[in-house]
Amino acid sequence: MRTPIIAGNWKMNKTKEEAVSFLQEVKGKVPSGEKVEAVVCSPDLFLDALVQEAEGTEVKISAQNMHFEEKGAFTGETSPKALKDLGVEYVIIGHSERRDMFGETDASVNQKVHAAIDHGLTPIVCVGETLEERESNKTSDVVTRQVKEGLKDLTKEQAALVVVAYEPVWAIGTGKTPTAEEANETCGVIREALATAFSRETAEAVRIQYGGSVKPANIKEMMSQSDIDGALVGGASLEAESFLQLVEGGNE
Ligand SMILES: O=C[C@H](O)COP(=O)(O)O
Repeated sequence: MRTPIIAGNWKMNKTKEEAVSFLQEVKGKVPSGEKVEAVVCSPDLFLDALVQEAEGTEVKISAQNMHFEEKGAFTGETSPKALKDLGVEYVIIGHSERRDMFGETDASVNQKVHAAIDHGLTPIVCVGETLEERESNKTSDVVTRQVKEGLKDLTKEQAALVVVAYEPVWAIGTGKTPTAEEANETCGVIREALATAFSRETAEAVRIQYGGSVKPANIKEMMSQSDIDGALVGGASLEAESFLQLVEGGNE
């Protein structure tokens, strides 16, 4: 049984005051128990305040990126050790915006995934095809390669801890989505890639999220699919009310 995971990725939005007041608004309203995990992925600047605000509640806090080294001369970067020390539990790795604009590759994703696991952080590893790749029928090849390379050299037990987010690049922030069946089919391809690279047992343990224009209006349909275990949500996670509706949708 995989616990659904709804994660709101704020990207480069909000001030500290807005971030804290969001958490104050949602924290008492997120359902307790094991039915769904609710995660807020914040800019680094607010992580400390959010971890403190979330203490003792059902809300978990995630970073949006990190460096793979524990420390050193990497100006402007954040280390996995510092994230763990703050009480952060999750970290997004290899979001398509980072692959596209900040030069992330499958190799750097792999280094970061190892570093996250080694420091006790749960990586949310993003994969997904561009429109061009989709139109030339390369979706399965692309996500299979990204999973295989991104999770390379993990043990089966380590791989089982990873969350994979399938985000078709063309669906991010565009209002366009694949049908729930199409999204599920690609999540199934990702699960097969995990089974081939690790084991069937590992593949069945890994939670796979769908991301890309998820909203309260389409979350339930996505969540009803057999291989979709949650959502990574950008725009629709910015307002507390909408985030709560998404969590509720993941809880049914
Ligand atoms: O990380 C989240 C995704 O990039 C999806 O963003 P979106 O929900 O605004 O399309």
